[in-house]
Amino acid sequence: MTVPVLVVTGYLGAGKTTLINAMLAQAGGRRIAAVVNDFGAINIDEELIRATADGIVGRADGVAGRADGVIGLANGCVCCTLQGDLLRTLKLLLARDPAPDHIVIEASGVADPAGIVQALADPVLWKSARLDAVLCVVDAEDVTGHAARRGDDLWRAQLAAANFVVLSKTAAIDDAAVEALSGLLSPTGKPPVIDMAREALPTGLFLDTGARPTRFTAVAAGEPRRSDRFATVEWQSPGEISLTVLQALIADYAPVLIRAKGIFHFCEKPGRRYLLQMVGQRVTLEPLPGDDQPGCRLVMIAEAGRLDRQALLARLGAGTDIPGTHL
Ligand SMILES: Nc1nc2c(ncn2[C@@H]2O[C@H](COP(=O)(O)OP(=O)(O)OP(=O)(O)O)[C@@H](O)[C@H]2O)c(=O)[nH]1
Repeated sequence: MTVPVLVVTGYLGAGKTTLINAMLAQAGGRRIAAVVNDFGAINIDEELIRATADGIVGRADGVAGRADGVIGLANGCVCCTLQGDLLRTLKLLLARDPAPDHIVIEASGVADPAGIVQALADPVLWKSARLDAVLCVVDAEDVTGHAARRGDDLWRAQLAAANFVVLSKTAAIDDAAVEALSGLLSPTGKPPVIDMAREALPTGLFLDTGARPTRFTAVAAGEPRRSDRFATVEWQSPGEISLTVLQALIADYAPVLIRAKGIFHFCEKPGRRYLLQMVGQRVTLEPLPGDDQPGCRLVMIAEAGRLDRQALLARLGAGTDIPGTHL
């Protein structure tokens, strides 16, 4: 049996995890395994997807062997440094009994999917797990608000690899602007552009798209662009952090942060954990249901050289009841 593989790509914070969670919620009896690659050592996306996937989880580091579900690949990018890990992870998944019906790979927001497509073109793997399609999530707010994004090499590489484009964050954008954006992203209508806010999510379609790239096309995907353009600061603590300290820190660093996400317990709000999401200037902080592991984890991403790492870590440390660690 050959298991179809869907690769979900898209820029930092575009909505990849949100889309995969929506797909898992509509799985309708299909066994979907998700492989989640986060740029940093702390894999927040893995945890967010795991919360939807009925708590089934395995890890890429060999702790697997539990039920298939979500496998996190942290601290690197499956398009380049973690290619070997990706292949090992897929083999682990395929060895499970029963094997998954579908595999979805979430690329990190800094990944050029060409590297993943190339890794999947491995001749042995291709017989048991075949690339079915690359889906690119495009943040409509980001692209309409920042014309420069369209000239961004990484963004263009992600779009160029796509068999499907899914627009996220279109609810606040009028129909004419969405139509114009669709024309811009796909002037010929191929790949099709799907507006997540206005159209029902065609989970079935994404999972067996019929796009069927051949192994030859996959090999021809070319070398991925390697980028040292982004810098990440990651921090975690077993304790709680002051909400006031975190809010002030996020406000101060907002002009340079491209993406931040974290899971927190606050001194001011005991007994609940919260999810921080920041994409560009949009920040949300919401209670996060599910497993209540103690502690805090935060990942911040900016253009290289724009984060004062030591100052950031010192401020985070000063705001916690138990000293944190950074990675
Ligand atoms: N309003 C709105 N918010 C969205 C939509 N899709 C995603 N978001 C929000 O955008 C933020 C980032 O979404 P994620 O799904 O984590 O994005 P991602 O592409 O997985 O992010 P990275 O893996 O960090 O690159 C979260 O706060 C989401 O709730 C959408 O269609 N509409």
